[in-house]
Amino acid sequence: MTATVETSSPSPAGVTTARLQTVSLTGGRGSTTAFRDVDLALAPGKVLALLGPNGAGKTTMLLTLAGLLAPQSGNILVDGAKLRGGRPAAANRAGIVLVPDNRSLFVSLSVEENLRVAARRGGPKPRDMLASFPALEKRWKLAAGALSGGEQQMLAMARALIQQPRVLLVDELSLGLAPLIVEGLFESVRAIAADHGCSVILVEQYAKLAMAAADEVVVLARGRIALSGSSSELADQVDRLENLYFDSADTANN
Ligand SMILES: Nc1ncnc2c1ncn2[C@@H]1O[C@H](COP(=O)(O)OP(=O)(O)OP(=O)(O)O)[C@@H](O)[C@H]1O
Repeated sequence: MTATVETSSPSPAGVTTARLQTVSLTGGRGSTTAFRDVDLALAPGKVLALLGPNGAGKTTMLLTLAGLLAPQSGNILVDGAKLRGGRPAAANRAGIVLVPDNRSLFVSLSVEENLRVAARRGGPKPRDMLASFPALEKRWKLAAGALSGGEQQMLAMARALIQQPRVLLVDELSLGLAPLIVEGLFESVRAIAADHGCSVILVEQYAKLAMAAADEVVVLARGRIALSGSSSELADQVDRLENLYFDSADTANN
């Protein structure tokens, strides 16, 4: 089944332009397909939770959007412009920034240095990131490797934000963190989306937490969109969502 999340709003000219759009996007590794025929349209400032069980294809989809894997077919568009798939530098120039699940920080560099490395000429300065992540100020000169898990995730998010993303892709923000810390980070994500007009895709295992932070929800199961809609619509369907998780696990175990 292919479903489309239509969250883009009409421009003044009446033409709908999504910040991020995928058209029949299919991808995987080598000749193995991990997700297929995914159609998404996400408006500026909106947060999409991409949910699903282990192995559903979520991470593979983020890597494809970020240009780290070439699509097997279909298209990716940012503000209506088609991307050449499989080109991470081109995806980054188009405004796509990925926060991977391992956070990929330079652990021996300080907080400030991690931000300075990512800063763009003429763009925001490292200290400007403190408006979104004030807790980093007292850690400013510490090595990233000495930070707590939650602080490292803040730094990873700040390092993405300093690149002025149009599309922010966040893989498993909650990994290894306490729920209270995760809630705070999700609040930061919502503020970033609203203040900077960037569209965000949150890949998460923890459906309820992510749904609370998101405007839209897509559930991938076995590589296909199994359920999609606004988070308020799907909040009533958590049971159905959990069944999708169990159905996939049954299939994987058979
Ligand atoms: N490095 C890899 N090499 C080959 N196959 C992989 C690799 N990583 C994942 N896969 C396979 O690709 C498919 C999709 O995995 P993917 O990691 O995208 O799923 P996911 O929904 O992100 O799940 P998880 O939360 O477990 O990461 C799975 O069948 C998985 O076994």
